[in-house]
Amino acid sequence: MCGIVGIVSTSNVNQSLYDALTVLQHRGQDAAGIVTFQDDRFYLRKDNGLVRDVFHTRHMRRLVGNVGIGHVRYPTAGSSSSAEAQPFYVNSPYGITLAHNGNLTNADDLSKDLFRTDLRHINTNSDSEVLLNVFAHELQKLGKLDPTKDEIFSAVSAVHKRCRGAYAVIAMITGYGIVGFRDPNGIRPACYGERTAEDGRKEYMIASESVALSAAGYTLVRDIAPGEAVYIETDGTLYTRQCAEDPHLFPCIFEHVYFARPDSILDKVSVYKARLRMGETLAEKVLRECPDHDIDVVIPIPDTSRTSAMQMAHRLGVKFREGFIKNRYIGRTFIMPGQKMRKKSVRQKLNPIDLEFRGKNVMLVDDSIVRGTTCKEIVQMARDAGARKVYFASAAPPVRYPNVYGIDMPSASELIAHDCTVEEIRELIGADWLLYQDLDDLVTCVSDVNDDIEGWECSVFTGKYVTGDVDAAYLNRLEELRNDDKRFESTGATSSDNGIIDLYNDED
Ligand SMILES: O=P(O)(O)OC[C@H]1O[C@H](OP(=O)(O)OP(=O)(O)O)[C@H](O)[C@@H]1O
Ligand SMILES: NC(=O)CC[C@H](N)C(=O)O
Ligand SMILES: [Mg+2]
Repeated sequence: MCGIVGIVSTSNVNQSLYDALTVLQHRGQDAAGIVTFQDDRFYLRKDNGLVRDVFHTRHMRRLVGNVGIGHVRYPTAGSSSSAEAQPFYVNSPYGITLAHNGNLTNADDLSKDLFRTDLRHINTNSDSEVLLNVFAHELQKLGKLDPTKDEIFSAVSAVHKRCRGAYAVIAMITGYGIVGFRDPNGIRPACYGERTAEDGRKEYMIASESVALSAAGYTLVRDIAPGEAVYIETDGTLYTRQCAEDPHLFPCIFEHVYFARPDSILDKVSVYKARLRMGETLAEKVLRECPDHDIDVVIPIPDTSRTSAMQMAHRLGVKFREGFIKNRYIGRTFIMPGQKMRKKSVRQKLNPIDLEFRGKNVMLVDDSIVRGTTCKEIVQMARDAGARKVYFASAAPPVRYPNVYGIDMPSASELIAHDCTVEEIRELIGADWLLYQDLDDLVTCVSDVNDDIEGWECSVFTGKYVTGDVDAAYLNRLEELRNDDKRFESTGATSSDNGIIDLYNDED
């Protein structure tokens, strides 16, 4: 998952973009970038690392201008090379930069077409560079010196016709403004907000999650609809238009399970409330399956499961205790590249408080079990800390299928639940009891708020992909290209550089 942000303001946007990216850091820890423009020149800084490591004072000083976009990256295509950090840039037409959250499922075909038919060279394996070039080509075809809003919207319509998969995008057209759009299924989130400057003029922000808006003092106006585009000119004039022929809203349910911050509201659904409900339905399942349970204490596996675990304990009427303390300086382990790093980080990140475990039957709660890295380590830690029985509950159903829409789960064989029954998984993780949320319950937890949501993108649980273009051949190719071993073969153990020379990076 990546985080995207774009601002059109009446004063310099560098600090607000930086702040918004730190608020969206949970969506991508691999790389960060900001591009701004002033007087028809753009200023770009991007590199691998966390926001605080990529931008130093000297970079911030150079990022001048009242319009800009930013990105935090968690790679799902190409490599972790800094050359694939975003925003991407293409010089023609107008000088366009682009930040993308999601993953294109037809990037290979598009890349070939771009070269053979559109005579455009793609220099990386990033699907986002492909997306940028499709948008640029469609704008260029219109051949205008000054693009109008109609031309920009028609280029977005053409992107919808050519691109498949998931994309929430913010592009900046140097000298003109920023345009944000969402794929016709609205798989990845994007919303926009406004605030009034001291001189009374309107300022706008587009972002992946509403929390980025509220943290920067913007008021949420609304979510961008699936297929819709929002174009904000440099003077603050805002236009919106539906650019897809047949849009449907199928947001990714995993945003509510894990990715998004609890204080965000996505497509009108509060992530916090959804997670509370997940705890509630989990507790009801415990009571259904084992009314005479002997759970002494419910313990969350920080961070994401906290909200659900708290509510589960409340509904069960048992104690809720912080049995694991999280090292605040270690980031999210699931979105780290490479299994070795993830495994090591679980131990560095979480440490038990023995007295909460000693002699007790503990119910450990996590939001999800994906590769099983966290739960295997945690169950053992609970036993080492003296627990009598270790039960484990996941607020999401078993994750059995790869994700192709912006979550880095490319390989079914790396998923602990793939081809395994719940009983087999229980044995693998060494728990005394393993309980998963039912999919129907999970869907109920996020539904009933927004009638525009026609359904949820639940492919990691069901193997059904809403874009309808994902077949076994595609999944096999993805598995071959992106399984952990393969990625490290091609990118090196540090995964910091795969030899692609980056054309656009600012000097350090
Ligand atoms: O089964 P796994 O492959 O281990 O993946 C699932 C775990 O990874 C995530 O935690 P993460 O540390 O990324 O983030 P968090 O601190 O937000 O919970 C998620 O919350 C689970 O704990
Ligand atoms: N997680 C994402 O949204 C990734 C965006 C893009 N596919 C990349 O790999 O950079
Ligand atoms: Mg976690």
